[in-house]
Amino acid sequence: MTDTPKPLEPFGIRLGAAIGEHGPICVGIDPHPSLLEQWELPVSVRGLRRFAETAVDAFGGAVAMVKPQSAFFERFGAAGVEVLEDTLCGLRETGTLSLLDIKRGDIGSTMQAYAEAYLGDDSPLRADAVTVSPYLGFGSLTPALDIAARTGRGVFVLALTSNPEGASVQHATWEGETVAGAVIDAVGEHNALAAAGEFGDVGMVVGATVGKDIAALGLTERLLDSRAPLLAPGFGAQGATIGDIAAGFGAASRLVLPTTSRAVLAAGPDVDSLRDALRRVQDEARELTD
Ligand SMILES: O=c1ccn([C@@H]2O[C@H](COP(=O)(O)O)[C@@H](O)[C@H]2O)c(=O)[nH]1
Repeated sequence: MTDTPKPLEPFGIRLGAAIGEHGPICVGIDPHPSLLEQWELPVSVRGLRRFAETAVDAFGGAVAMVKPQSAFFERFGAAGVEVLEDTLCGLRETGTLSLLDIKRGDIGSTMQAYAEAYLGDDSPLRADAVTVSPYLGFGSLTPALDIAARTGRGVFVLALTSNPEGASVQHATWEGETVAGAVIDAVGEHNALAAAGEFGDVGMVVGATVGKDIAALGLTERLLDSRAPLLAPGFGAQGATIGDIAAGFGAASRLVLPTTSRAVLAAGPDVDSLRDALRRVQDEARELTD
């Protein structure tokens, strides 16, 4: 008899419970070559595996969500992707939510295959959620939204990214509406159908570094209405602070999940030091929900 996987609860409910338990922080696993060297590991698949295993040991069971950055695994080819698979499996075993940062976006028929690869119950590379790009049109994401809803998984749609170059696309207007505003409202419409609770199942990426643009573009209320968990990269190594997030996101701060990678990973390779660094950012971030 085959094992039928137990259906997962909706992603927004699971994320809300994880944030309630551990506070609003996501931590990234970004095995930069410079970090491997700093941890005195070889810049090789062996070093990558040791780095990822140490991060899973340190963060598993201790944080709301962990975000492996696929690029740093893919650069080692098939062997690196195997380490990524094992990392996602390791996180599952600790009961910690995983967000695979892979920023996929394609025409609908191809998006279906990406969605099966990362959100399907039987896929070796499945995560609890993935990052997706809406720049082929929000509708092209439908296969990912459908599979995520069916399997209890989530997607985080890029809305306002943390890099300075993002504004040239995301602040652009079409028919009197900013691109970012259209993405936010499309996510909000989707989440209006989700189960009751703080969060819908579809999140957005809104950089911690772009807080000042939120009010300037008139997006604060629309973010709040979307019920989207707002993944905020840029906290830490890219220069944004929790104070910047609170000031920039205003009333929408309670939906924010800051994510940070290098600033915490720099405390390694010692597992206790990594946990201490994580605890420090978790304590800081509680200001957003208190
Ligand atoms: O707008 C975005 C979207 C994703 N990222 C990713 O987040 C981490 C940030 O790492 P740090 O070391 O904390 O700077 C990284 O994986 C990015 O690809 C982002 O920075 N901005």
